[in-house]
Amino acid sequence: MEPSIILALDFSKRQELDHLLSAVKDEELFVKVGMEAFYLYGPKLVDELKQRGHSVFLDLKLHDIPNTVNKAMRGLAGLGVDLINVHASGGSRMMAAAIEGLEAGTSAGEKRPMCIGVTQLTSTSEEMLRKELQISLNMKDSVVTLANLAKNSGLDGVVSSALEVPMIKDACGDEFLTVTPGIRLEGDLAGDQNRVCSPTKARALGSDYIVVGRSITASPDPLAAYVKLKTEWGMTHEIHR
Ligand SMILES: O=c1ccn([C@@H]2O[C@H](COP(=O)(O)O)[C@@H](O)[C@H]2O)c(=O)[nH]1
Repeated sequence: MEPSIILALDFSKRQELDHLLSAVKDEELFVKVGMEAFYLYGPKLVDELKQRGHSVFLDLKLHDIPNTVNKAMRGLAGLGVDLINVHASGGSRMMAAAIEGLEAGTSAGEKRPMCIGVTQLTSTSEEMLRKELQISLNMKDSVVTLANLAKNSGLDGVVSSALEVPMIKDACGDEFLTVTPGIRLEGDLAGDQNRVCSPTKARALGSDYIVVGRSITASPDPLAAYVKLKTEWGMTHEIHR
């Protein structure tokens, strides 16, 4: 599998989303639809993106009781997305139920969406983990514990900061997907992100996919920012599953 960039379409105005897509219209894209756009534009937006030929990561981070997650995944599998996720902290039964739901909702002959687990959000710092969340493990150990749980529950990979990728790969193997947000070009503001990494470093650390939002979406020239990211990430060609 070739490493790739996932472009986060975090917009609440449809016009702004369309403007970005037209700026990068000649690129073969892997896009991410998160809560902000999905709660407003729903399955129709996903369908449009698939019709345009883009690969789609539906980033809804499901976290509920196993039965609810199972039923939700049955429905979401029908949208034909390539990648979807849950919070790994929902536990092994919830994650196994997510996979069962995806398998049940995928039509015969189709590939089920890959499913990954969010370990610790990239906006979480060591201090928040310890003081607010009262987790006694340090960040790396907590991330690796959740990655192991995700793997043993049948998930295809995890979301983490790129900084934790080497430890995840050591524990879970090279084939276990690592999808890493919190990516910033030099000079970009970290904003609400805590565990940030440059595209070049993320590549060196072994990330499979970097997720990039504001470094591109907030740029006055989104195409130039996308191309710069591609170059820094060392992308040889885009993949389409
Ligand atoms: O731990 C996580 C999980 C998901 N995200 C999502 O990635 C993008 C990042 O956006 P930026 O603008 O590049 O910061 C955003 O959609 C998040 O919901 C994350 O950042 N961290």
